[in-house]
Amino acid sequence: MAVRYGLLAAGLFRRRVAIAADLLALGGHGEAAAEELNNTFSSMSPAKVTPIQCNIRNEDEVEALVKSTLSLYGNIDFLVNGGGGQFASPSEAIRGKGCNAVIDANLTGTFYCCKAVYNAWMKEHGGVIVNITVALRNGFSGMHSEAARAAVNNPTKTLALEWGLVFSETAVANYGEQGTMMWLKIIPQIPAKRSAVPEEISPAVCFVLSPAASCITGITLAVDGGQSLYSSPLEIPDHNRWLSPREGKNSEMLRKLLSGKFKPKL
Ligand SMILES: CCCCCCCCC/C=C/C(=O)SCCNC(=O)CCNC(=O)[C@H](O)C(C)(C)COP(=O)(O)OP(=O)(O)OC[C@H]1O[C@@H](n2cnc3c(N)ncnc32)[C@H](O)[C@@H]1OP(=O)(O)O
Ligand SMILES: NC(=O)C1=CN([C@@H]2O[C@H](COP(=O)(O)OP(=O)(O)OC[C@H]3O[C@@H](n4cnc5c(N)ncnc54)[C@H](OP(=O)(O)O)[C@@H]3O)[C@@H](O)[C@H]2O)C=CC1
Repeated sequence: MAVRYGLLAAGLFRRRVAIAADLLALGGHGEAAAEELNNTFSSMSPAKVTPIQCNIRNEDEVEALVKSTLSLYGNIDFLVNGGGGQFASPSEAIRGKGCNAVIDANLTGTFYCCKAVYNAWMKEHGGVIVNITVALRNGFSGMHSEAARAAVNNPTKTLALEWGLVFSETAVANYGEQGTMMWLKIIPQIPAKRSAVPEEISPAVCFVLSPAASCITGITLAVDGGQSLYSSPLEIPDHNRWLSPREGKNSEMLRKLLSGKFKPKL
């Protein structure tokens, strides 16, 4: 199983029994993480995490990661694409280089990982791939990040059909240093009245990886406390950039309503 390290990946590794995966490989810079995780496994367990450094924005490095994983363990049953991120910036200030960097990390990197694992193993043996993104229905925040995350959605369905694998996208809304202020503001709008935590993401991923999901593919599973059904994390500042409606009695009524002077009967 090849994954990139992160909070969510750590949760997954700790649930290794649930998915019966004993031999795991990490991309990213996961040496310290692998050591920490290996220390949490009991001495009776055959589970072992091997860190293999890889920048998933580099296709050759991804192919080398998959090759090393196969030569170490002989098979790759699952791929969980959990890496990614963005920098915080208002959309109008994002430069091309930064936009491309975020798209490379979240979209192209995910594709490189899917393609390398498929070509080297799953094409012949089958397998399950999960792509983790951000819950962004109704708009998100920062066009670079949401462009990349939303762009994972359709290929997840396309590759599920083209490759005949069990494929899923898990859209996540939880917390994180970058998101803290934003989430604090939007928590009142989340139906669950709280964000999700990593311990609620990894069981959803384990479900898709497990035989319990053997007839499911190409889905997006939102683990977001209902947020994407209900609201958007974006705030709309006051502005007057929209066209006014055509003049007439309806626009007059609208102006009256918006002025606060209108006294409703109910
Ligand atoms: C809005 C949503 C928030 C709110 C988002 C809230 C989301 C909450 C939910 C999500 C949580 C998570 O994702 S949790 C994961 C948290 N971890 C992260 O997000 C870390 C992600 N960081 C990365 O992956 C990388 O640093 C990445 C952003 C791709 C940049 O890659 P590199 O550092 O390798 O940089 P390069 O490829 O050299 O590109 C650098 C260019 O990027 C741009 N750039 C980089 N940092 C910049 C910055 N702080 N402000 C402006 N621009 C910046 C500049 O144009 C740089 O060019 P120059 O000007 O020439 O230098
Ligand atoms: N935490 C949150 O609040 C939320 C997270 N998400 C998304 O869920 C996924 C997992 O998040 P989480 O575990 O919390 O985040 P983390 O920041 O803990 O993990 C992201 C991992 O991605 C790795 N990574 C980033 N860029 C690259 C790259 N170019 N090559 C290899 N590895 C890379 C990082 O590796 P390294 O440390 O080695 O650089 C890091 O370990 C991410 O896609 C994230 O954006 C979505 C919504 C909310």
